[in-house]
Amino acid sequence: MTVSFGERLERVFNERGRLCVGIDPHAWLLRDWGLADTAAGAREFGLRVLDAVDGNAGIVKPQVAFFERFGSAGYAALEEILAAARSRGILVIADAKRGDVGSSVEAYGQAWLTPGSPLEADALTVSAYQGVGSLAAPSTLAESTGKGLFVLAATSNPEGMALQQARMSAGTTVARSIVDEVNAWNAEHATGALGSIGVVIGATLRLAEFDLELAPQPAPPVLAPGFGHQGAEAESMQKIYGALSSGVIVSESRSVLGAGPDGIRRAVTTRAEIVRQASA
Ligand SMILES: O=C(O)c1cc(=O)[nH]c(=O)n1[C@@H]1O[C@H](COP(=O)(O)O)[C@@H](O)[C@H]1O
Repeated sequence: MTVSFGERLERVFNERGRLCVGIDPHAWLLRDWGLADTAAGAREFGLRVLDAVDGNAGIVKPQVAFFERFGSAGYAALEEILAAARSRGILVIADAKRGDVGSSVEAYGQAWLTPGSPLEADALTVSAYQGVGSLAAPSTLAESTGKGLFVLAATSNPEGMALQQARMSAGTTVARSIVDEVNAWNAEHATGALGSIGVVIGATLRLAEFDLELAPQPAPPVLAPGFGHQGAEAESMQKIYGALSSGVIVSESRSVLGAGPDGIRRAVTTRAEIVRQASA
């Protein structure tokens, strides 16, 4: 029987903690690391980040755009990094933020969530701007292959607030209605305490402003960017997320990657320990 993404994530939380290290090869980071701003540089960067994460944390999140910059060569580099991470037992969230009408988003799901696909990851970030219902095909695929999705609900950037806090005709915020639909899906499909369809809720936000003070069962995995460089402190994780904390993945990119090639392993160890204490 397929082990669900929610169950796999719970195992990672217990064995390796909740820190997720972003693999975001910004041009300036490549320069600081002494690497070329090319696909080969991005590949080397990603593989070195994996060396630093191995045995130290359990989850990585490559941001696809930083590889897409280099076209097909960038995608080849990304494929190698995805495969290397998965072969080391590191859970991979592909941060591609895909979304479209159902018949097209189905193909995105096939690209990122099909076992054996060149771009196979463990989970994919997706956008619900075309309605949570448009994500039915990748959600069904994820359930059948033990993969996950993270649906953008309340994002860490200030520009998203007006749209995501807006009230729908039923009176709920847009963000809340997305989370409610994800919770309804998980209630129907989840086999453990965590569902396989997650949400993205930024750590820089006040959840009450989005009507997101919730305690759903099963809990959704919550991809939580905004810690570190964007200002939120991992020490405050439980305070920020309240009853949603049980599913939170603490995601940090620049605050860890900025330590450079010589300091990154130590930076991952330190951040992972802080996150472990914050989630206890
Ligand atoms: O889905 C994401 O990961 C994401 C959602 C969001 O609301 N805000 C956000 O910053 N992100 C991503 O999380 C990472 C944050 O990077 P740092 O600010 O360097 O930690 C980037 O890869 C963003 O694309």
